[in-house]
This record gives sequence, C-alpha cells and structure tokens, in this order.
Amino acid sequence: MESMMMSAFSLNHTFKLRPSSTPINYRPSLSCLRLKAQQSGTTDGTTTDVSSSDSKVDVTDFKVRNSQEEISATQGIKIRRRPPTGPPTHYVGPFQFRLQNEGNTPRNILEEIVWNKDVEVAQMKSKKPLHTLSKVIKEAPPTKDFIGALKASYSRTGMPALIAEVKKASPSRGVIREDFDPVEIAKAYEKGGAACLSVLTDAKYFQGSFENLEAIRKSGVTCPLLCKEFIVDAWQLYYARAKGADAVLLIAAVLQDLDIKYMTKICKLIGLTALVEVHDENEMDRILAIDGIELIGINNRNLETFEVDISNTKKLLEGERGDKIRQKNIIVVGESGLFTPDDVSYVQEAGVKAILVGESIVKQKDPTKGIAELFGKDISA
Ligand SMILES: O=P(O)(O)OC[C@@H](O)[C@@H](O)c1c[nH]c2ccccc12
Repeated sequence: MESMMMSAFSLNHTFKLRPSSTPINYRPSLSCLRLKAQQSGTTDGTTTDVSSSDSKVDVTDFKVRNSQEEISATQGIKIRRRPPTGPPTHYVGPFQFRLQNEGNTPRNILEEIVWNKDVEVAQMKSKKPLHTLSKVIKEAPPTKDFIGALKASYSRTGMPALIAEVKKASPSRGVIREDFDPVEIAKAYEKGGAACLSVLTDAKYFQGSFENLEAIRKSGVTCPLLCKEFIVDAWQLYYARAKGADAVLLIAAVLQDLDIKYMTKICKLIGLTALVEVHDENEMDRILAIDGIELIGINNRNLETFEVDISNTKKLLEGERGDKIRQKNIIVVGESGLFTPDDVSYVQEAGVKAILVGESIVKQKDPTKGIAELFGKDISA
C-alpha cells in the first residue's frame, strides 16, 4: 500500500532545515506528517537551501492550483490536471515539511496520462520553444481541409465519413497490431476509402509517435491527418502543426471551457481543425455553449473506466442537444467501439456524419479490406 502511494506521481516530501529568521506560522500535528520525510541540504545536514522566496512561490502555486480546481468543479470536470501538492510547507521547530497528500495517486488512467503528459510537455517545450515552432509553421505548407474531406466523403458515399486510426496499442487493449508499419497502414486506409486519418502520437500509453505522424505526412498520403494526442498545453498545438497535423483532438474531460475557447482560437489562427471530444451530457452541454465549435466527437469509450457502449452516441444526440447541433451545423463524429456494418448504421441513424475507428480495422491483415468489412461494402470508389 505504501509503495502504491509512493508511485511515480507522488511528490517527495521535503524535510529541510528552516532558516532561523523564518517565522513559524503553521504547526501541523505530527500525525499529519505522513510517510517518510527526506532530509535535504548538504550531507552534514547543517546547511539549508530554504529561502523565503521559495516559500512564496510554493504558496502562490498552491493558491493557483486550488482556484483551478474550483473552476473545474463548477464545470463538472473530475480530472485533476496535476497531482495535488497539498498545503505548501509546514514548520515543526527548525524543520520544514511538505505534507504527503492523499490525492497524489492518479484516480484513473486518464488522470495518469494527463499528469504524465504535463511533465513530458514541459521537457519538450524546453527543447523546442514556441518561437522556434512559429518559424517552422510559417514555412510549412498549408493544412488540408479536414471538415471538407469529411463532408465530401459523406456526400459521395451516403455513409458516415471514415476517420481511420493508425493505432498500435492502447491501455485498454494492449498491443492491437504486432507488425505495425504506420505508413503502410495509412496507405491501406486511404486506398480503402478513408476520408481522413487519425495518428496516435502518445508514446507511453499508445506506442505512437510524432515520427509516425511526420512519416505519414511525407509519404504521399493525401488524406487530412488528425494528431491524436492528449493536449494539455497550447504549445502542443504548434508542435502538432509543425509535425504535419491538419487537426487536433481537444478532450472536454481534461480541458476547462476557457482552455477550449482559447485553444480553438489558436487552432483557427494556425490552420488546424479542432475535434472536440465529449463523453457525457455535461461535456456535450459545455461544448454546445461555446461559439465557433465545428466538429464534436462523441467517445463511446469512457476514458476513466474503458467501458465501451455505442448507445452513448445516440443518447447524446437525442432531443434538444440534437436540435442545437443541427442549428449550429456541427458535424458529429461517432468514436470508438465500432466493429460491424450494423454498428455503423446505428450511429448514422443517431445522427453522426463521420466515424472514428481504430481497433476493428487496424487489426485486419489488410486494413483496406477491413474498411470494406466495417461498412459491408467497398466505399473506395
Ligand atoms: O479503437 P477504437 O475502439 O475503434 O477507437 C478509436 C478511437 O475512437 C479511440 O482510439 C479514441 C477516442 N478518443 C481517444 C482519446 C485518446 C486516445 C484514443 C482515443
């Protein structure tokens, strides 16, 4: 149990000597000081690196995080964007402690992914700062029209346009395809009639990569590309664009309304299409209240529990929500768990104009045939 609490995400407890000038302003009871406390400073244990400005930063950080959590709570967002740190520092006699917080273990896989992503992005950002990416983007070829490709496919086939996903593995399914050649799969999808492609770029949980995205972009495939990533920072939008994406995914379970507004604006500025993903009524209502959203994905998979239920697409398109979507001319994508022609007809009847499919087609030896089997007919011509 203890080792679980000390998972990769739990913050180290600090245990530092307090400079004598620092006032003692808070004295927690010793029972509050959980688990081990690590001594820091020099090896003789007599000097200290604690400064009062450090403490101020800690306090400010703590307040900001707290108010962010309050905003999330008012929007019904359960995912915590970062591990909670607990109250910043505490003093007992001459020692400074950081409290172990009960919440330092992610509550579900989505939270774990997002906490990891935050660290990963901070590292990537320092290697490729925004001004470097901006230069790359200025010289990059224009993006392809993602929504245009979906509409053209829908009117050509009379069936939901296919966003075919280049997906090697997932946390729920493990490795889906062993002999994984992303470019070969992308070409097979295009040949089979996919309107757009989705390329997973998360390495840790989906065994994807930005190299895959770049390689597909450079391979001569003409379908618009969705960068399937867990976006937690606007910097990732620029990075995705620099790596050849035409569209990005914004997950409503992770991002606050203001983030979604801000990020969709940046997307427009740099030529990206935003696919905003929802999973429940609350997320759908939040997104429908935001102006300028053109593309909504309904994920049939609950990213917290992995449960898949395709009736989720129908449920979220019923009644007033469906009316509002039609009034706003929003295109809806049915995502996840689609395996058969019956599944495709079911979500089409529910009102989707596009579908996002990975597993059922990527695991077929020939993904071109996989597409024909999914639709019950050849949709390539
Ligand atoms: O393999 P499936 O069940 O056909 O699902 C594809 C796609 O919908 C799924 O990969 C997905 C939907 N939303 C996501 C968000 C992150 C990662 C993955 C996803």
